[in-house]
Amino acid sequence: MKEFKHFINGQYSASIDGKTFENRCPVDNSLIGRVHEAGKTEVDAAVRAAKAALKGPWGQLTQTQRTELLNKVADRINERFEEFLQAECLDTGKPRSIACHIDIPRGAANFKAFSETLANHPTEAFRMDTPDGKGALNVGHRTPKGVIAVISPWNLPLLLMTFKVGPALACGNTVVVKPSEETPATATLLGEVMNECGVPPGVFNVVHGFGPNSAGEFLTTHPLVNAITFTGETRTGEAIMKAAAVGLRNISMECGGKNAGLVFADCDIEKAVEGTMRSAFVNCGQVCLGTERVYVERPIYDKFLARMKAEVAKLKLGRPEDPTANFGPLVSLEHRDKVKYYYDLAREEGATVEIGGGIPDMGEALNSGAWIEPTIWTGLSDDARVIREEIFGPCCHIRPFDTEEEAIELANDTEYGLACAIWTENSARAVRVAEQMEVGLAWVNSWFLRDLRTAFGGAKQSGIGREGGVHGLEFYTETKNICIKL
Ligand SMILES: NC(=O)c1ccc[n+]([C@@H]2O[C@H](COP(=O)([O-])OP(=O)(O)OC[C@H]3O[C@@H](n4cnc5c(N)ncnc54)[C@H](O)[C@@H]3O)[C@@H](O)[C@H]2O)c1
Ligand SMILES: O=C/C=C/C=C(\O)C(=O)O
Repeated sequence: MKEFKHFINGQYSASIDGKTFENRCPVDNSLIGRVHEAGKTEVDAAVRAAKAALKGPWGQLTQTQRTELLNKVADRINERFEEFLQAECLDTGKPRSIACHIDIPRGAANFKAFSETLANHPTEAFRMDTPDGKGALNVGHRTPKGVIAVISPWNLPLLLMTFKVGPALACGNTVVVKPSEETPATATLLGEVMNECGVPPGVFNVVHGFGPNSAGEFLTTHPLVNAITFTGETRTGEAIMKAAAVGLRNISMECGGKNAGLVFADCDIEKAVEGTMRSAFVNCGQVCLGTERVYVERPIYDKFLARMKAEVAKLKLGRPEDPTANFGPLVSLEHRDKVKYYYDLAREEGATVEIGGGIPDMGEALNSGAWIEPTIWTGLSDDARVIREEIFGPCCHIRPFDTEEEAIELANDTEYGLACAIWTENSARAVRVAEQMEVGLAWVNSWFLRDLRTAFGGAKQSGIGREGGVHGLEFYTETKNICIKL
């Protein structure tokens, strides 16, 4: 049985009180291993190691040397691709075919992209006049922020964690990562890679545990943490913001969504069906950017719904290693309870269940796993809880609309504002609609198409701040203005 330890100051260590919790595979609920739960002592040791490392060899590296090290980390992830892939699939149950295209390659790429951005992005310089006529020169100078706490979720564990660790380290910070309690494996494995590549001890640390009264809370309330970057539920984000208020620490938050798809009658319907299928069902619907509300212009509504149902019927549920499977279980039985609650609620709220709506019979070997059917509803009212609350499962509601204005109003009628997908062949309409969407990310005729140089984040209750490209630099560095009198 595996044992997942903390990674502190370049070494794997157990919790001193011996406290552990179970890690189970959602495919069949089998026990993968035991995870050490960090108390205040372990979290304190990790944060102090990170603090000390800022002043050690890491702090002396030039930006070019840091970039070389991080490139090595990316290469080493790719060399150990199969191990990362297996670890991710065991923890999450997701199909290998998905993890090997999305999770692991992006886990590696996140260590390359941001060093390049940093190297190529200028800081500002302003020449100013002074009364003596000689002037002064103002030069922006970036320094690392210090110790960054990284709190990450379970849906794309390596991808989302490294999307923060990559830029944080590129900017010269040190990190303490608290991965989700559901998915400890790839963060733990990354410690080995850091050591193999010669990243100095204390630069990358991992502590395991839960949120409240556990590693997450101990880390975010630790006074030596200089900034906190978080991806997860909006309500958790609120708790972390309160923790960050003490000592006025900076935060970056990527939170929940209730994203809309807008399908116009002038779209390429096959593209729209393919994209909406992916956006609602890939990763068993556990993608923050995923579409849970689909609005379709009335002339193509019946056809679109029929095509979606036909495609859902073709989804193949199966084990991660089954090459024909494109649909895995949810991450845990606990999360399945939550999604199933919404499936039942949808019926109570008057939905027509077009397809799915229950727990599939997967056979004796898999029935104890966290399986759920991909589901499409119609007929819910706009104020139904199923329409307003984030479910984070493989489901969507499809509703007709008549005018562009109505579609925009319906799509924006939510407290969230992460992403949307607009399907139309009319580029003027695409831009017009995208500009009116209250979101951080608007895709046109695509979904989850990512250029790491671009801003990533949410509007409204979907987040605070932007990461990605130069936007990450704002969060991960302090810009000092050096004013030189000439
Ligand atoms: N906007 C984005 O980029 C994005 C990306 C992926 C997931 N998400 C969101 O994440 C959610 C699913 O992930 P989840 O269930 O792991 O989220 P979650 O908020 O339950 O947990 C996220 C992390 O926060 C930790 N945590 C929980 N309570 C804490 C506390 N009080 N203090 C410190 N840490 C705490 C957890 O242990 C975990 O590591 C969904 O809402 C989804 O939309 C958002
Ligand atoms: O589940 C959410 C997916 C987020 C994706 C990213 O953060 C990314 O692509 O950088």
